[in-house]
Amino acid sequence: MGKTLSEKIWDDHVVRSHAGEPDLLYIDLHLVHEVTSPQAFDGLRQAGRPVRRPDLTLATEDHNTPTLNIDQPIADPVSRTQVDTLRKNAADFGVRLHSLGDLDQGVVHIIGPQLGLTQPGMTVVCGDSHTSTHGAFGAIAFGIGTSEVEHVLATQTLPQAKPKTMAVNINGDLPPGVVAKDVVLALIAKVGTGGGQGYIVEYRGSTIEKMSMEGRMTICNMSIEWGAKAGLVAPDQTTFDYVQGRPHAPTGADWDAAVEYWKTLRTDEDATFDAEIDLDAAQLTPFVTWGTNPGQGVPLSADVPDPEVFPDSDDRIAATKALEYMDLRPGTPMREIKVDTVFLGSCTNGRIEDLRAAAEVIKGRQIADGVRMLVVPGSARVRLQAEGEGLDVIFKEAGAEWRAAGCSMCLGMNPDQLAPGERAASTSNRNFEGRQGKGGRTHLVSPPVAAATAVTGTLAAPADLPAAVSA
Ligand SMILES: CC(C)[C@H](C(=O)O)[C@@H](O)C(=O)O
Ligand code: SF4
Repeated sequence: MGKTLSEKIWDDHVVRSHAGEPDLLYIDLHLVHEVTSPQAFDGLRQAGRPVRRPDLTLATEDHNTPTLNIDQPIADPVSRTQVDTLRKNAADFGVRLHSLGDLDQGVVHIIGPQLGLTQPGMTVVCGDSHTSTHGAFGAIAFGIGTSEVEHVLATQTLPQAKPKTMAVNINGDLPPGVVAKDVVLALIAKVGTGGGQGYIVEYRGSTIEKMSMEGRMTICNMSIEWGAKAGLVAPDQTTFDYVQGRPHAPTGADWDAAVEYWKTLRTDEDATFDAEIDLDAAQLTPFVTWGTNPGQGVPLSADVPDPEVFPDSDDRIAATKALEYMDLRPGTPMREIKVDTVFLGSCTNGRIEDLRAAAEVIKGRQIADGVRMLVVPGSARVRLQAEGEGLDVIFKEAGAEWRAAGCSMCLGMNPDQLAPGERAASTSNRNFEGRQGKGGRTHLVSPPVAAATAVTGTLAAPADLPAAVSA
C-alpha cells in the first residue's frame, strides 16, 4: 500500500524503531528562542555536553524583544535576563544567533523559511507550538517542550510516537476578499480546537495548490490551534520557486538533485489517511472570532452567537464564559463591535504578502479616531522589503505605527500589550484570556479585515469601506 506524505518523511528520519517504543527521529533543523531554551542549555552545561550539531541549530530573539528603541537596553528586567541568557548560551555553545538589530532577526517561524533553512522533506523542531508553520514546505515540523529541546541539542534526535494521519481537503476558488486566514479560522470553527488531536494533517486540494507559500504558512501555523501535532502541504513548483535562491537553499547540481527528491514527496494515490475532512473554499467569507479560543469564530456578516445555540453543554458553558470576558452580548452584529487597537503582525500574518494586503486596503485612507494600529513586520528583512516597496509610508500616512520585528502584541511578553478592557482586532493566532495583555480582548482576523477595521473602528472587511481618496 502507498504512503502518505508525512509517512514518507517520517520513515526517512527514523534512526531507531522498536516495538512498543516511540521511534527515534533524526532532526534536520532545530530552531531556538529565548523563552524555552534556558533550562535546556543549563541541562547540557550540568552534564558537560556540547551541542551535537550547532550547524543545524539556529537561534533568534523574538518574544521578549521590544519593537521600539531597539538600540537601547531592554528595560524590563525579566525580558532582559531572558535575552541575555540566550546570548550567553549561544556564545558558550557555538550556536548561531540573530540578535535584535541584526538583519536576519525576526520571529523564529518567519526567519527559518526566509533564510532557506526550512526545506521540503525535513524534520523541523523548536520549543514553540507554532513550529507547525514550517510544514507549509512539506516538512514535518512541530513544537517541543524544554526537556525535548535539551534532548535535541544533545543528540540531534528525538523520541516520538508516530501520529495518525489526516487529510484536510480544501477545494474551490476563494471568493474575493477571502484569504488563507479566513480558511483556517473557518476550519477551526468547524472542527473545534481539539479536532486535530493526535494527527499530522496534510492540507491538500485545489485551494491549497493555488495558494502562495505565505498563505500555506498561515494555515499550517494554526494547525496547533485545532490540536494537530503538525500540518503540512506537499511541495510543488510554488514551494521550489520560494526556496530557490535563498541563502541556505542548495545550488547548482545540488539544487537539481534536491528538487528531484522533493518531487517524490507526495501522498501516493493508493495511500489512505486515518481521517479526512472536506472544506468548500467557494462558500467561505471573511471570518472573525468572538470568543476566547480560536474555534469560537463566525463569518464577519454574522452576529455574536447565543450560547444556547450550542448543542454541547461544554460549548455552552465555554461560550457563556467567553462572552462575559469579551464583554459581548448575543445577537450583536460582529460588524458593530468597536476596537481600540489593531495588530498586524506575528508568525501567522507578519510576512510581506500580509503587509501588502493590508497596505492595499489602507492606502489613501485614514485610521479611525481613537484607534491605534501597530504594524509589526515578522522579521527585520520583511521590514526592509516593505520599506523598499513604500508600505511603511502608506501605513504611517494613514496613522499607523511602523515597528521593528518581533512577536510584539501577539503575546504579552514584551512592552506591546493591551491595557485591561481594551479590545483588539489581531492577525495573530491566539485569543485566549489575557493573551495580548491582562484583561485584553482579542478578535482574530485576516490582514485585509485588520486594515479595514482600523479604518472604520469596528470589525469590517475591505468591501465595507467607501472608496479611498486617491492621492
Ligand atoms: C512562548 C512560546 C513557548 C509560545 C508557544 O509555544 O507557542 C508562544 O510562541 C506562543 O505563541 O504562545
Ligand atoms: S508571533 Fe506569536 S505565535 Fe508566533 S512565535 Fe511569536 S508569540 Fe508565538
